[in-house]
Amino acid sequence: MLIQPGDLLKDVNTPEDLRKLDRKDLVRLSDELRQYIIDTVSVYGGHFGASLGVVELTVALHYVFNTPDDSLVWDVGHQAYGHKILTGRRDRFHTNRTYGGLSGFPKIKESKYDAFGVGHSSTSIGAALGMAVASEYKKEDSHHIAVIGDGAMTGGMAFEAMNHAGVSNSNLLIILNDNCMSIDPNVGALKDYLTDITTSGAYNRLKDDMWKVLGKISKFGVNAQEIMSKVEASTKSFLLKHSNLFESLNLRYFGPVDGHDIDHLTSVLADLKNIPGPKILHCVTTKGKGFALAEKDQTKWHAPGTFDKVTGEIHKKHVISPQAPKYQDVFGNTLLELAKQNEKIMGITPAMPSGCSMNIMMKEMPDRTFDVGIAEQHAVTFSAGLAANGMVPFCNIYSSFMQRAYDQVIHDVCIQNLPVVFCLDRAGVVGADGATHHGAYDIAFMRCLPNIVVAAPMNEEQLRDMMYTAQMPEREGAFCIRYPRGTGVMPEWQTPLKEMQIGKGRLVREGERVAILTLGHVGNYAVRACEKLAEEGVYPAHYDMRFAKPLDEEMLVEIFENFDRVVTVEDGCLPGGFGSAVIEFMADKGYSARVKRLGIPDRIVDHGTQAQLHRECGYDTEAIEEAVWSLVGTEAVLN
Ligand SMILES: Cc1ncc(C[n+]2csc(CCOP(=O)(O)OP(=O)(O)O)c2C)c(N)n1
Ligand SMILES: CC(=O)[C@@H](O)[C@H](O)COP(=O)(O)O
Ligand SMILES: [Mg+2]
Repeated sequence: MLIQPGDLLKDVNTPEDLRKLDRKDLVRLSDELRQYIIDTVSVYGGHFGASLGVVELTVALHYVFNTPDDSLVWDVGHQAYGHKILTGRRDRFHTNRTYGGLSGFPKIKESKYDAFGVGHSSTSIGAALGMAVASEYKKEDSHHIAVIGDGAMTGGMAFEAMNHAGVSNSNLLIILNDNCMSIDPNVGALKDYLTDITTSGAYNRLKDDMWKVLGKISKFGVNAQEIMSKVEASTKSFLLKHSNLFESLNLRYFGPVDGHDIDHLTSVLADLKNIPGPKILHCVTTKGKGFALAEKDQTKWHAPGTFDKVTGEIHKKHVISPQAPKYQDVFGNTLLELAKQNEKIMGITPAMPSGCSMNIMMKEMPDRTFDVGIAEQHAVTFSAGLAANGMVPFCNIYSSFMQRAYDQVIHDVCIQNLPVVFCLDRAGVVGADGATHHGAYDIAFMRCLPNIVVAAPMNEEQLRDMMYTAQMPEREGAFCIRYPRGTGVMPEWQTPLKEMQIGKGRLVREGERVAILTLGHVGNYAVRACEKLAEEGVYPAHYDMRFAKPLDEEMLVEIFENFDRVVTVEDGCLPGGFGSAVIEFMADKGYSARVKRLGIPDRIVDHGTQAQLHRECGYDTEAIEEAVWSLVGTEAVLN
């Protein structure tokens, strides 16, 4: 279904077209762009509220700055739908996040207007600063802009970059898009500070007067500006409880301004263009602006899926019935159940309480559940601190976001052998979020560490038992449980909690000729493959190994004593993954067998549905069947 752009938008194929418009047309263009986003996302899905919140900002930035020569870096990039529509991708935008279609995030190889690839939070300032320093070195006269949200600003990398920017004289403009929201409401002292600035009446009145003077003075050279900025900075700090945080890092702070007033925004940005050096413009916006329901429930409308744009009814995803629960909800409910019986349990999430369903425990036990902001490194070290003082922390981090906190796992948890439980949600390919978000590497990067258990449940019951086992008293060391985005296979999932023997696998199906070894949810694909192979007279054995570390060596001895053809299957990278662990065991123990490893190949995997990507990577049901056939050949049928 082709979405029709408005009369102005239909002729804006590039920012160059946009810059030919009269300024008075920008309001109408913004309305048309907002409607186009609503029309498209309601039919095709994707992220929603964030892009609506930066429509005017997007139009103003491309209008004032000479993109792509001036570089525009979006933080996270989930809010860049308007940017993509204005930069030559309007008519392809319906392919957003689909197999072979546009990425849901800015991507260098997708467009010259995408200055930097994003998806993980808090990288924009560092990247834009690098571009700015390079331009200065090359004596280019270009501008470098980072658009970062208040949520992303809670990420440590943002502060690392500002610390550096403050001592560089580069032409960097940071736009802080402050809507008081992360996916859930934003958290932390920074949020309170930004609210303080935004609501301080005396400060804002004075700011407006100063702005008028400064805006004029900026044309009379640096000295005049320096004087005024000193006056402005001391006045600001006098008026605010604290000195201006950003000014104290030597970033010229401007704002707060209304991020939806496109006329004012355009003037402000034009003024800032003439002010050299690192500066930050504080914009106040509303996430979901222009779509009442999205303004009202900003978490739900962060990425609602498809919906009826008239009634606001969100379409139910196609489900088989009876419906098995999402793994995240099994995690969330089981964590609360365990916390009720073990008072040492604490929950920690870096800004994903609703994403990982830790909000279930947060609602009932707010004093034992911590949203630490988009701060994965801190989440891990904070968890280590809790464990060092006798607590049992369940630290839930999406697998790909955990990549950011790898040293903390080693340095603060494993070396100290602390009992931290890591629950890595979104492990394996996640689907539409694509390359930046696939949890491809956690088996490889966790199993190589000492003092850690790496477990992967095949179903909801196993997830619950792994969580129960992880919190047993006197247990030492890290316990990592990784599970995929999406649903399990057990509608009746509230099974009685029981302790698992760590490192013990289980025989799912006896067989001959070939042994299939699976880790985690993909074991269900092997169950289906074995059923289909049996119809053809082929009966491989199937072992659900459950642990990548420690491996069930007793079971592996039995397997290699009885089979010389083995298939391993994992929803993780092949290099260093579960299959590699099995081959290491085989080599170390002097066995030899033909081993086919199925998993994520050694390349970047883009976006699509999980099923499309499992097929593309070669570890869905059909691929398992094909692997078994390739090992048994046609002899099986003849015998
Ligand atoms: C390292 C990392 N952690 C978590 C996320 C998940 N995430 C995506 S958007 C978002 C909230 C961003 O808030 P903000 O920057 O304020 O943007 P807004 O949605 O408010 O426009 C989070 C936590 C991520 N993309 N990257
Ligand atoms: C942009 C971002 O990083 C998050 O919104 C992410 O897309 C959430 O992923 P899930 O939809 O799997 O929770
Ligand atoms: Mg925000």
